Amino acid sequence: MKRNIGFIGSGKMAEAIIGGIVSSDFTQPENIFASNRTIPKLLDLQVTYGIQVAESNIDIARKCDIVFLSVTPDKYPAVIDEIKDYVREDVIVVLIAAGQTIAMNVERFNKEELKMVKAMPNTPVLVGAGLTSISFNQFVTEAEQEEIKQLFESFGKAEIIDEELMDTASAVGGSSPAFVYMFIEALADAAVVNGMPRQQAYNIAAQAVLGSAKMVLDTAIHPGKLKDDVCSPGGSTIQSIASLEENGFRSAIIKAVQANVDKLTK
Ligand SMILES: NC(=O)C1=CN([C@@H]2O[C@H](COP(=O)(O)OP(=O)(O)OC[C@H]3O[C@@H](n4cnc5c(N)ncnc54)[C@H](O)[C@@H]3O)[C@@H](O)[C@H]2O)C=CC1
Ligand SMILES: O=C(O)[C@@H]1CCC=N1
Repeated sequence: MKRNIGFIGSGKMAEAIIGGIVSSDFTQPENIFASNRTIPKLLDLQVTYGIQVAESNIDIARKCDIVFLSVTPDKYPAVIDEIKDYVREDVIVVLIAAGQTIAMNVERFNKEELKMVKAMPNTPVLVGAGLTSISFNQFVTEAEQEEIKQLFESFGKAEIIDEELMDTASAVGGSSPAFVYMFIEALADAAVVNGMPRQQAYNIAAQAVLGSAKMVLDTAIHPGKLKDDVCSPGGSTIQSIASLEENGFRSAIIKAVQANVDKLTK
């Protein structure tokens, strides 16, 4: 894989993707270029992952075949305005910003046949356990779609979805790691209340979450049935379940996802 991959905006999510690609055999670090508003962050990335520091956003546009726009959504108009006259004719632009659509950004580039991908990754891509939801416009060829899918699959799973569902995927796949970390933290806090050392509490809570997710994915058994299997009759788990229901656990999660989707769509 000799194509150059560029990142405009090298913050948390770009670093997770760069780390994921470098740990895979998808491409070599010398084929990855990054730009950022501030230089120290880029030098850190260069030292940690061996990638190339670009001179500017325009330098990325000139050199790269696949360009990730990994700045926050509010920066998209200015960044696109800056690079639009310099992108390669055959470039594939990858949007990862929440709430940004292919249609609105093709228009910003003012290039009707621009190849564009909307992707919604999550930070676990850094450890090869990511999930990326992906949509393409009609100008991305089948071979290119396969290449982009392989890129994201090099550090996790990829789901091709209808772009209409992208804001939902953003909440349930992109943001949800934050909710899960809160859950792990809360489990561990409760363990510490009961005298468990902090690090041991994180190890136990995190492995329980990892194993539960693996059960859902590997067995395809309904999550409700898997929950029932943990609840011994008259046992302790069902007491926790009753307490969670009383405190609106499911409803809190559903409302949290809805607040997220509403922020992206309104
Ligand atoms: N953090 C996450 O878990 C996820 C984030 N995303 C998306 O990724 C994008 C970036 O998010 P984060 O990495 O969390 O934010 P961040 O704030 O960590 O990174 C943004 C980076 O862009 C740089 N930047 C700002 N203006 C710039 C410009 N004009 N030119 C070049 N670089 C510039 C900033 O210095 C910063 O390093 C957002 O659009 C977000 O919606 C998508 C999925 C998950
Ligand atoms: O908080 C955000 O806006 C981004 C979108 C998905 C995860 N982080």
